[in-house]
Amino acid sequence: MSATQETRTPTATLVRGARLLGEDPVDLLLADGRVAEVAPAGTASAGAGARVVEADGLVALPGLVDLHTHLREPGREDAETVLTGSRAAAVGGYTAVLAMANTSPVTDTAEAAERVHDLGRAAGLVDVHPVGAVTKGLAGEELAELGLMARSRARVRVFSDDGRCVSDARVMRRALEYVKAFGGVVSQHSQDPDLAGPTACCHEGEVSGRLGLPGWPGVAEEVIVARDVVLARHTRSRVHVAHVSTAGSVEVLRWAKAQAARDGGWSVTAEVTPHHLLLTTDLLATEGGGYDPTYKVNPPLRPDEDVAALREALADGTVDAVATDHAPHARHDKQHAFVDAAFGMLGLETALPVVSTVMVRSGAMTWRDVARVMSSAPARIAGLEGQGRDLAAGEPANLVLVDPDATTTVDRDASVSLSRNNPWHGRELTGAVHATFLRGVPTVLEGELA
Ligand SMILES: NC(=O)N[C@@H](CC(=O)O)C(=O)O
Ligand SMILES: [Zn+2]
Ligand SMILES: [Zn+2]
Repeated sequence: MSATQETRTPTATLVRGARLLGEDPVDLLLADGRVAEVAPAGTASAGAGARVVEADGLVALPGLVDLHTHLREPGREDAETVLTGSRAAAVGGYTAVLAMANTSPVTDTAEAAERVHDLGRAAGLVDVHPVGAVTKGLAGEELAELGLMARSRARVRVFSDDGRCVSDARVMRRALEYVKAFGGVVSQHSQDPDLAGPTACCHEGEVSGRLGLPGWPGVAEEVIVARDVVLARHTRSRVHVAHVSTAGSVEVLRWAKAQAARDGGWSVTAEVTPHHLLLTTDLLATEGGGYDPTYKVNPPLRPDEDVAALREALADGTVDAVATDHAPHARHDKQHAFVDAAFGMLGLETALPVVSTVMVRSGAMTWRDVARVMSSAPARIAGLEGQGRDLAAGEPANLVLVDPDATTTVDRDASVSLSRNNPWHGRELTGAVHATFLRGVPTVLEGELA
């Protein structure tokens, strides 16, 4: 082989012996951005110049898709940028993320959406799809340029005022009507502002009472979920419930999904975050170390009963997807008294290990189920082509290789995110991302950015 050939990036990769969806081991040949061949383990040949990745014992899944990421650019590049957030996504096994609109300025025009889209392209590590705001400036009053964003180069399909609830039912109804024209979906941050109140900062219950913190009651979420599913049925449109956090919301979703399945023509989907699947409100009241703003998040961490209901709902399909709600914040926005600190926690790099630990190791879900909730369902909800596809010949080579048995202790300082508000710091999680490929190009190898 000549020197120039040796240094040239291989165009083909042979992934040898990976367990496809955690099942039978296969060889996957990736070439020209696609899966060229799927063959029984030990039977495919690499061809000259191909990269070989030994994947014995690793699980191959389609690249993960995050319906809910905050990338902070433009406006808060001190907390995260499209580039640093893309790195965190790749390290977490993602090949596509939906970037929330609550930036500064807000993503409420076609130009703003195209800018985020172009920054994602320039970073080149994951597909970055901007979410468009539902209302101008997230003010909840006038609809943003939904149609122009949809028709723009950014092809926006998911609209959300996330961080704020579209609380005016008339505005929500109009948004649901409007997005039907281009197969869009409204992703709602379900929080009735009157019921939750302006200072609500943790789950309303025994712990908030003991700590004297203003509570955010589960019912403030549930009334909006209930209202929105009825509006979706009425408009025959699509609503998506962001970061569902209570057992009561799950009950409403079960009812709504049964109605939608019977009727056809409208739908409700929902996502749960990794933190709502594992962390509980009593983390705020630990002996000697309570009131830690790292655990301040919106919606708040809930009690055990809610966590149990969310796990069950994810396993049985009532909740369609896991979404991170990756919400980086600069140190000076988090290091405050609990009531004054910013809401939000990091999630991209730890989502797969959390889901693996909570859902797979417990036996509640298989790796095939993980592929559904972290890749194919979110891709379908967001209308992404070329993501969340089966790893079959001819499909785009977006995939992640997971070491299902690797146990790691999370170290917030090892993160590639710009921020450090990591609620998993010091926790042991089992299941680690080994490699990520975006259209056949490795973005992560041996757990590190390639
Ligand atoms: N989840 C959070 O606690 N914060 C999010 C907003 C949001 O998702 O509602 C943020 O933008 O920081
Ligand atoms: Zn939100
Ligand atoms: Zn969010």
